Amino acid sequence: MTPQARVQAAIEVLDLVIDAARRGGAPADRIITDWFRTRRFAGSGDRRAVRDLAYAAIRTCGDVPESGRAALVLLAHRDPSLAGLFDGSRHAPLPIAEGEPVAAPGIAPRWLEQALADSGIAADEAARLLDRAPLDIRVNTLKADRAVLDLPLAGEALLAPQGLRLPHGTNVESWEAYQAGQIEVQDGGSQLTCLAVAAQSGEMVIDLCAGAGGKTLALAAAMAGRGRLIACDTDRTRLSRLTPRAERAGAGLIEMRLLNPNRELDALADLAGQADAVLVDAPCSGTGTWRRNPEARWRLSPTEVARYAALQSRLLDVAAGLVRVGGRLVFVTCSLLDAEGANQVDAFLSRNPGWQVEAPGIGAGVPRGQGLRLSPWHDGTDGFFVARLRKL
Ligand SMILES: C[S@@+](CC[C@H](N)C(=O)[O-])C[C@H]1O[C@@H](n2cnc3c(N)ncnc32)[C@H](O)[C@@H]1O
Repeated sequence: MTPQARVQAAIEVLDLVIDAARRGGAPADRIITDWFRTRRFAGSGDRRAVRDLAYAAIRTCGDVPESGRAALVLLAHRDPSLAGLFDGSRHAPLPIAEGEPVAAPGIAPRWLEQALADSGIAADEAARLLDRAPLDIRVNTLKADRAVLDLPLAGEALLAPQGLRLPHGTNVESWEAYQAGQIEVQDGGSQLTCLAVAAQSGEMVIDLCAGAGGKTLALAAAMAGRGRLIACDTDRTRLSRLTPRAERAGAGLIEMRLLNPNRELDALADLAGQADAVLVDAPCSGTGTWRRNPEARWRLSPTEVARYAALQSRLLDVAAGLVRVGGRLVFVTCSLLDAEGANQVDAFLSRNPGWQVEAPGIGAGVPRGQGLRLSPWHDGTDGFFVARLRKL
């Protein structure tokens, strides 16, 4: 493809992404992959260039732009070499006309920028939520140790004790160490939040919202593979992805339980009041993960945030019933909004007086309410809120 054709392709891809964001359709990543599936003439350099252009436009437009072209014209206004490619040649976009629509730049839709500001995230810090995400891995101490593991690339040691940061695009899945279960891909911040659980060998730990088990696997390693680790989720497909991952990681202690939404305790009744620790890595708006999924901010609404907040508060109460006296409840969200962080802890404590907040003890982050917040700006990680509570 010519450089001009790549720009035109990015415009077409963005039109599909915009339409999907408005209708609640497929995520950008899937749309881009599908678009190239039917365009076999595009080589890997073309794919990378079109993807990079589309994502640059998504990151630059705070709210859903009127069209893919308006978004690319915004980029062209900032980059004369890109503007020069709008030349009307074969497969190229038409020249930019005087006064034609240009998308508005921004960090997020106005209401969301305000919600972040109200949650103590200033504009500079919010802008860093749109950086390109790094590639972090965790060395699995069930099989290896960061201090001695020999990898094809050394990587930069992260604050998380077994974390390493690798150059973008490193194909870790082809590495022997990955296939042998010695390493897992996991954001450094996600690794740090797992430390707040302080999971010990021999304990009973419940991961209430385990998904595909990113944090479950880190907990299994912290427990040195001994004890009971129960991974739960309401999503069968996500949870099923944990089986091969646990096998590869040598995490044989993991048990899985599929939960029914609104009736989570039905499948957990035998564990009531017994867990040493319960992790609630709750479903949330994901404002802390825009580095990976920047178009998610085009899809959020205040109603959606309120819906997540209500679910989080209910899941905290479910989890509270599972913890033994003296045990820990760790609340994590990948959001920087107080409604999904500090306010949840305050509300939980006013509903449940027999609990006490503790410092999460993760050696990172900035205090927010009665918990801690990690952010790309402060910690170089995805954004997270984490709090640890103890049952008296
Ligand atoms: C933030 S994600 C979990 C990510 C996962 N812990 C990890 O580290 O990869 C939240 C998960 O909560 C699950 N979930 C949604 N509603 C739930 C419920 N009522 N009970 C338990 N899990 C729920 C979702 O399916 C999703 O997998």
